[in-house]
Amino acid sequence: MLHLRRLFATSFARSHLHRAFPGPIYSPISTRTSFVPNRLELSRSGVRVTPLMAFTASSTPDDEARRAPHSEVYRGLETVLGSKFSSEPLTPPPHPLIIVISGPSGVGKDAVIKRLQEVREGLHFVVTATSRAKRPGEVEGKDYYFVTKEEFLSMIERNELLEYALVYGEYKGIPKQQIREYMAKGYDIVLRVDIQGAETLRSIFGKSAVFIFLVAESEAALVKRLVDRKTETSDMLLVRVATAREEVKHLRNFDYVVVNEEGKLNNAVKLVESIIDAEKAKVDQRKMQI
Ligand SMILES: Nc1ncnc2c1ncn2[C@@H]1O[C@H](COP(=O)(O)OP(=O)(O)OP(=O)(O)O)[C@@H](O)[C@H]1O
Repeated sequence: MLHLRRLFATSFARSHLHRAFPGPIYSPISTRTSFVPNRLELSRSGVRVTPLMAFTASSTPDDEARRAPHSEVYRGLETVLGSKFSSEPLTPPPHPLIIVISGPSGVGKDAVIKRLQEVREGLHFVVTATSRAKRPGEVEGKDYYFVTKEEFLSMIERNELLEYALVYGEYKGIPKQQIREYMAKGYDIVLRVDIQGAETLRSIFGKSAVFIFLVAESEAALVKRLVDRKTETSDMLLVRVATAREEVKHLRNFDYVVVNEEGKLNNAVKLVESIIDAEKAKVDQRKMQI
C-alpha cells in the first residue's frame, strides 16, 4: 500500500513538475504554457493540489544571487514542494573540541603545536603555567606563564587549575579560565601535556576530549632530538630517556598516535589536522563543559 502510494505520489509529482517547469530542463521540446503555482501535499488519502498565490518568506540578497540564473527553476521547485528553500545550514555547527597533545619529552610537542598555530585558525592553544625557568627564545604568556613555585602553589589553593603536576622538579598546570573563555567563543582547545598530565586529563574528560600521542620514529631519533636541543644536562637527559621508555607503554590510553619523523614536522602537523577535521565531521560529537 505504502509502495503504491509512493509510486503514485512520484509519478504525480513528476507530471506536476513537468507542468511546473515548461522550460527546456524538464521538457526538451519547449512548450511554454502559462505557469500556475500550486501547492503539492502528500496525505494519507493521496495527493492534494491547492493553488498557491504567493510565497511570503523573505530571501536574502545571497539567496537571490544564487537563484538568478535559474530563478524560474527555483520558483517552480519551491511551488511544487510548497515552501521556499532555506539557506540555513542543514546541520548545527560542530561542538568545540578539546584536543590533548602529549608524548615523551623531546618528541616535538612544542614544535608541532607551534606549526599548527601557524597553519590553522579557530584553535586556542592553552598557555600552561610553569615554575620552570624560561628557555632562550621563549615568550611569557605565549609559550608559558612563568611563575614562581610560591605563585604556583597559590593557584592550586584557589582551585584555578584543571590539572597540575610536578615534572622533573618543576610545576606545570592548566588554567581553567582560559578554556572556558575560548570554548564559549567557539574555539577548539589544544592542550599540551606530558604523559602524566594526559592520564589525569583522561580521568577528567573521559571520552569527551581527543587524545593524541606523539612519538618519534625510533628511540635513537628521540635521543638525537633531545641532545641537539642542548637544553638538558646529561643527568636530565638520562632521566628523560629512561622515562620515555616507560611512557610509550601508555599509548593505549590515547585515541590517536602520530609519528613525528625526523625532518618531517609538516607531515605530523598535517596528520593532526586531519584528526581534527575527522573529529569535527563525526555525527556523534564529543562534548565537554569545564
Ligand atoms: N620532526 C622533527 N624533526 C627534527 N627535529 C624536530 C622535529 N620535531 C621537533 N624537533 C626538534 O626537537 C627538539 C624537541 O622538540 P620540542 O621541544 O618541541 O619537544 P617537546 O616534546 O615539546 O619537549 P619537552 O616535553 O621536553 O618540552 C626541538 O629542538 C625541536 O626543534
